[in-house]
Amino acid sequence: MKPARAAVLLIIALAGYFLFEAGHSPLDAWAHEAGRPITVLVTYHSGTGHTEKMARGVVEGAKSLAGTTVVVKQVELVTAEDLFSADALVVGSPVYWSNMAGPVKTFIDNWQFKFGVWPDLKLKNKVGAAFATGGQVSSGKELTMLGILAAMLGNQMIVVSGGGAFGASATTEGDSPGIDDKELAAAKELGRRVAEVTHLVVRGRSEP
Ligand SMILES: Cc1cc2nc3c(=O)[nH]c(=O)nc-3n(C[C@H](O)[C@H](O)[C@H](O)COP(=O)(O)O)c2cc1C
Repeated sequence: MKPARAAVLLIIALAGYFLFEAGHSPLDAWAHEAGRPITVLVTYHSGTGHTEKMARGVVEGAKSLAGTTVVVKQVELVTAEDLFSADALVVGSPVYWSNMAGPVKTFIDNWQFKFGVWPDLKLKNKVGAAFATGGQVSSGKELTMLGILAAMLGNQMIVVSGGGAFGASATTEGDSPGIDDKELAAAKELGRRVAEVTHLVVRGRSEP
C-alpha cells in the first residue's frame, strides 16, 4: 500500500474512534470492550398500558449501555429460551390489591411449573430487578416490587435496585397524568443500572 493511502486510512480510523468515544461514557467503552454482549429480559403484565410504558423506559435505559441486547415480552409469552438465555431479568407489575398482579405471580410460579428451575437453581446468579405502577400513593407499589424481588432472592439471583430504593415505580391515577417524565426517568435509570451490574457480573465470571 502506498504511504499516502495508508496515512488517509489511518486518519479515517482515528477520526472514527474519537467520534465513537465522544458519544459514549467511559462505562460504555468498557462494556463494549468487555467481551460478550449481555441479554436483559424485560417482562411485565399491563391491563391498561401504564406498566407497559414503564417497561419501555426500562428497555431504553438498558439499551443505553453498549453491548446490551434487550428482549421485551408480556409475562404470558416468555419461553424457557427467553428465561434461561437472559443474563438479567426485570419484572414489572401493576398493583392489584396491594400486591403483584395475578399474571405476574403465575409467571413466577411457572419458573417451577413450566421451566423447572428447582432443584438445580437455574436462575442462580442472574441479575434481577422489579418495577411497579399503582393507582394511589402508598397503596402497595413497594410491596409489589419486594414480592417480585423476594422470589428472585429465593432463587439466589443477584437482586439490584435503581430508579428508587426497591426499583422504579409510578403512581397513575387521581391527579396523575399516568406515567410522568420523572417516573419514566426512574424506569430508564433502573434499566441502565441493571445493564451496568450485569456487565460487571458477566465480565467477572468470564475472567480467569
Ligand atoms: C383489580 C385491581 C386492583 C387494584 N388495586 C390497587 C391497589 O391496591 N393499590 C393501588 O395503588 N392501585 C391499585 N389498582 C390500580 C392499578 O394498580 C393501576 O391503575 C396501575 O397503574 C395499572 O397498571 P396497568 O395500566 O399497567 O394495568 C388496582 C387495579 C385493579 C384493576
